[in-house]
Amino acid sequence: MLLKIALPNKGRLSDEVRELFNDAGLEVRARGERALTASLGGEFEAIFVRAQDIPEFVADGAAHAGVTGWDLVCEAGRELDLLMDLEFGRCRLVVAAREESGLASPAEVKAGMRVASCFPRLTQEYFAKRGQPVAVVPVSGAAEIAPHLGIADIVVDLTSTGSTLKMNGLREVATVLESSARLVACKGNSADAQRKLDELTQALGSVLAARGKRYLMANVPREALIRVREVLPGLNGPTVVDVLDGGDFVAVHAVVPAKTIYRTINALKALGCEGILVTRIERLMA
Ligand SMILES: Nc1ncnc2c1ncn2[C@@H]1O[C@H](COP(=O)(O)OP(=O)(O)OP(=O)(O)O)[C@@H](O)[C@H]1O
Ligand SMILES: O=P(O)(O)OC[C@H]1O[C@H](OP(=O)(O)OP(=O)(O)O)[C@H](O)[C@@H]1O
Ligand SMILES: [Mg+2]
Repeated sequence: MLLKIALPNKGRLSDEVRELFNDAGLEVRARGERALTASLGGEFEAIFVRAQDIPEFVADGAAHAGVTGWDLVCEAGRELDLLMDLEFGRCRLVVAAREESGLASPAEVKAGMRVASCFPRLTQEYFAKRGQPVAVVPVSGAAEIAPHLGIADIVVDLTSTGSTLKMNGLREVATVLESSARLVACKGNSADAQRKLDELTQALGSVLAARGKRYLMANVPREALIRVREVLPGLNGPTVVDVLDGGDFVAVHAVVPAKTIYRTINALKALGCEGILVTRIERLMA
């Protein structure tokens, strides 16, 4: 039996989800742009639904697992197994007020204030926990406009770059929740389904781990090896390989952080290394 994985059909997360599954060797083979299901190869089948619906579908067992925003999982309030953080779709759910309102902290929110949000449950819960009962105005999008229309005093909405809040003359005053895309699973999955989902988690994890790393090769003067070791710790220390007719040079291979590759290359050059080559890694399993 194929395991059903619910994926966002459009919106902020859909392209990156597809890219991640493709990179893990689970190519999304849709029959057409508007297809609602697609083979993922292997033991999985994708079903394409709205990101908001995914927590419910997975909790109800209509899909064995799904990828959606953590904000939507929390808003749904359903019991789900969190399998992994996929590290994209990073955003925050924040409380924001009009610049001119002078409101600078959530403590200044008065009882009974109207709060527009696409996240009524999380909004209610946040203010209730703080002992500030508010009137939530549920909206299904573009919450940022609500204070200007006079239908709310403040908003609770998602932000990443902050440009939408700024463009709408709003100031962030508190963070309700930090979010990113997550792989979640149904609590009632069989042992066999769980085993397959473990393999899926490992495959996706190996792609994410590889994204932050590069494979570096360099010809290193033998006498510089000790110092090169400090520059290139690799996973378990660098691999050192003899070079045919290499004279005083040996080849060194290592997995290095992508972020510091510029500095690493300069450090190797300073140690007399030659023939430096850096490549991307597709999968990395520790
Ligand atoms: N600005 C953002 N930056 C990063 N991630 C975001 C941002 N906005 C939303 N997300 C993430 O993407 C998820 C889905 O948002 P998206 O905008 O695709 O759906 P929607 O607009 O709420 O729904 P729909 O387009 O189906 O009406 C959000 O729940 C959140 O996890
Ligand atoms: O901080 P920023 O980078 O400006 O991002 C914030 C905006 O992104 C999301 O909307 P989206 O663009 O997904 O449009 P939507 O309202 O159609 O969901 C969110 O609802 C904010 O409006
Ligand atoms: Mg959106």
